[in-house]
Amino acid sequence: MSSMKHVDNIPSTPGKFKEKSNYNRLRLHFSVVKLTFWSFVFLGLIFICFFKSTSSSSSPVSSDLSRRSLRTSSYDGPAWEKRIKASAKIRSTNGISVLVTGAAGFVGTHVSSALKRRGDGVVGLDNFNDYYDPSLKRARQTLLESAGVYIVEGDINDVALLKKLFDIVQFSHVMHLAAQAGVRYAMENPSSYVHSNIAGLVNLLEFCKNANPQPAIVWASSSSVYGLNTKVPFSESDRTDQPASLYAATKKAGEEIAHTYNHIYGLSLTGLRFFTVYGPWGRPDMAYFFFTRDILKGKSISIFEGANHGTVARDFTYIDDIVKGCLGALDTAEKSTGSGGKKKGPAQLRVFNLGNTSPVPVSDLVTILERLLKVKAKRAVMKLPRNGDVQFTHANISLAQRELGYKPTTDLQTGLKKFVRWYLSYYGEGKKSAQ
Ligand SMILES: O=C(O)[C@H]1O[C@H](OP(=O)(O)OP(=O)(O)OC[C@H]2O[C@@H](n3ccc(=O)[nH]c3=O)[C@H](O)[C@@H]2O)[C@H](O)[C@@H](O)[C@H]1O
Repeated sequence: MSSMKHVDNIPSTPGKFKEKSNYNRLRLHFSVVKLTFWSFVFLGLIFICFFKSTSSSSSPVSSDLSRRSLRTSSYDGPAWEKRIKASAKIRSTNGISVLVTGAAGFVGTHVSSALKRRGDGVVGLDNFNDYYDPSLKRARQTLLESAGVYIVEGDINDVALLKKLFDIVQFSHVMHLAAQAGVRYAMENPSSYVHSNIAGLVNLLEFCKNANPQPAIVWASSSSVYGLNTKVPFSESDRTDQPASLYAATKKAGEEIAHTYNHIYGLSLTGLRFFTVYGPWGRPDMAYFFFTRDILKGKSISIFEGANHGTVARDFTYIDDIVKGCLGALDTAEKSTGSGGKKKGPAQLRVFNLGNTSPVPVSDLVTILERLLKVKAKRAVMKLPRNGDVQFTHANISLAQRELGYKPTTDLQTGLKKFVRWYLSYYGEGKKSAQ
């Protein structure tokens, strides 16, 4: 439009023809300009459309590629493989080669270092999620690294990563401790329990069943599977079909899933029902841990009680005893019987209680902490909330004693003393504060 206006407003020059032919030439000239201009606009539009369509049609590929390259850049390379191989090196006769999932977790760290100490090959796997302060997991990682255990950063749901790890090392055993823990948090974030405790477990077992040779698997179940069971002490043969929390339900589901993979594929599977494990390098989401933090801060703590002032008690089990149980389970695990996804004969399937056999009321736990910390707790007694907690746990460990040589030796007083000593040295004055 503006160019038209410009043409019409050209001042006339002397001589009509001349004027006319000049005018025509000018019109022609400006038509060419106009045509060229619009052609450029048109071509430009075509070019933009073409560019956009090619880039958008290639976007899934390119993003997939970038995702893959991200993955391979962190999972790959000779240096990475070298670290894994060094960590997996067996240094004792009859040593085993173990993939420990959840290695930066509380039990995972202790089990990994115990295995390494006795000369087994150990490779850790952990996704370092932020369910609780990841800096504690990083500190455990540093501890393990100094002991010669390398932790691969990744998720048990990542098949490609599992494949790479098994390509590099022929693991004879998997100690599967990666899980979403915590009874009460299940009401806040239910899907995290499904992701780790169900999907993650199935993914790992799917992978192990196809491995050749198949590893033997020992994994963490929980005392919480006893749920509303009232028969005490809890024995492995007691009913476990009344879970009181989603956490418990996913652990119970894990036990059934283990049965299936043992039955169909010949995987050797041992589930360990841990009873409220505590100790140095523990989990900050557990009561003994945050009670310690809050007592030291002068904050009040909630102590749960049952109906009619009923005692709430736990069969608190010290970490070193649990570690011995885990090693006993690994050492007595028979080989899986299948290979490449096919069962060749019946395989071992076991479940054991790993507890302490002496339940302690939560209020007594607090009294012990007060003595050790030399600080009086601000106690607020309240009714056990309806959030998945059970009132009482008590393990019968005779089966584990017989089959695994499991014999807990640490009472709560002794174990908490060790925990408090660690807590004060880790979080003590001038250092980081527990979150
Ligand atoms: O054996 C297991 O399989 C589980 O053990 C652990 O669960 P729990 O036995 O519930 O431990 P934990 O939370 O430390 O509460 C301890 C006691 O303090 C009471 N409790 C708790 C919180 C509070 O504010 N007040 C209180 O009295 C509470 O009622 C309870 O009586 C693991 O977290 C879990 O992941 C799983 O491994």
